[in-house]
Amino acid sequence: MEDEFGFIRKITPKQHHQESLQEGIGDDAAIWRPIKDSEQVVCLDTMTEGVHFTRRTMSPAQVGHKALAANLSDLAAMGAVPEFYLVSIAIPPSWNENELREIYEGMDSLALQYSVDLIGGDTVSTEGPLVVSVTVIGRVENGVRLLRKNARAGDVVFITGVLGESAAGLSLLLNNKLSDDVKPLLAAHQTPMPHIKEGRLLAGLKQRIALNDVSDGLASELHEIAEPSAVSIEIERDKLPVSEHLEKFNSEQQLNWMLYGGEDYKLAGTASLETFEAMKQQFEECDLQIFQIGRVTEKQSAFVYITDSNGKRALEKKGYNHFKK
Ligand SMILES: Nc1ncnc2c1ncn2[C@@H]1O[C@H](COP(=O)(O)OP(=O)(O)OP(=O)(O)O)[C@@H](O)[C@H]1O
Ligand SMILES: Cc1ncc(C[n+]2csc(CCOP(=O)(O)O)c2C)c(N)n1
Ligand SMILES: [Mg+2]
Ligand SMILES: [Mg+2]
Ligand SMILES: [Mg+2]
Repeated sequence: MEDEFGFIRKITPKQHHQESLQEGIGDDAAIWRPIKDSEQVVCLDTMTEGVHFTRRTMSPAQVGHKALAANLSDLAAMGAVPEFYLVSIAIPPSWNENELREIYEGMDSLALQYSVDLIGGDTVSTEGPLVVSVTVIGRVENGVRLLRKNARAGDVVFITGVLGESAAGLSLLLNNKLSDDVKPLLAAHQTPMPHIKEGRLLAGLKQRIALNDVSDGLASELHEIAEPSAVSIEIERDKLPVSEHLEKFNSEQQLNWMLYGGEDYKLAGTASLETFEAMKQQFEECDLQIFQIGRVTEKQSAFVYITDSNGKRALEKKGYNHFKK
């Protein structure tokens, strides 16, 4: 690595896509003009080598892709249109400049698909593992609030895609079980696609919808809706759609990955039956997936239950937790 200034020059985009951008990379901070009748939405998520990826589980380009995708997924969960991103990178000596460029290429090619512009960041050295933090900024129409606290008794519980593929992919990578037929599972783990289009459809309905993206696992995300909404949620085992790529694994393994695996970056939420019917129709028209998996039950302390042929049991708020392993 020559020096950080040369590196920043190399990763500076040659053009931008957002007309609202006034000043991007190159000064002390970026400037943009918020678009009329919309509100700004912002969030930040970090990926750390050894925790979120290793050199064995992900290539540098995949690390870049996933760091941005995880953030775009949070914007999707707010129904927002992504506009800008900023990247903080702490670089250990073990990573060379080519690999770092590849991380940015991974982000760049995903960003291009959504016309999202890189407008700033920070570059530092570290003696610890590689750490990439991405901040994304987007906008949503005034008043649209797809909040976790929006669930009400009687609502339908839905998800916008199959779950568990990423955790299965990770398990195969860690156990070196790599064959052509598992490629979709590896891709689900290494290059997940954020459900931006799904989030925009949900925002466009202008209805009360509780929404969350699945980063830590379905069980954990449903608790994150049940708690602030002060409701309980009941899902049905048989209604959880099983990915065709998971069919060869046994039912218990599938369920474990679907409920607790995480990093799926699909959306999970609740809405009234009427809103759900409208949703279903629009998703169908756009060739997008949506599945009803349960109901929000009586107002009571925040529990999440699953029912199957053996009856009903409470699901723990288990899933990926950085401080409980
Ligand atoms: N270190 C922190 N300082 C300030 N706010 C934080 C910090 N960590 C998380 N938050 C805030 O807490 C809330 C929940 O964050 P959390 O990271 O659990 O959600 P998430 O990003 O959707 O999940 P995940 O990180 O698993 O993808 C968000 O409002 C987030 O901005
Ligand atoms: C090498 C390796 N080991 C384990 C995992 C699993 N993992 C790490 S973080 C996380 C939750 C999402 O993170 P966050 O909550 O920070 O958004 C999960 C499921 C992985 N991806 N790579
Ligand atoms: Mg987070
Ligand atoms: Mg989230
Ligand atoms: Mg998390």
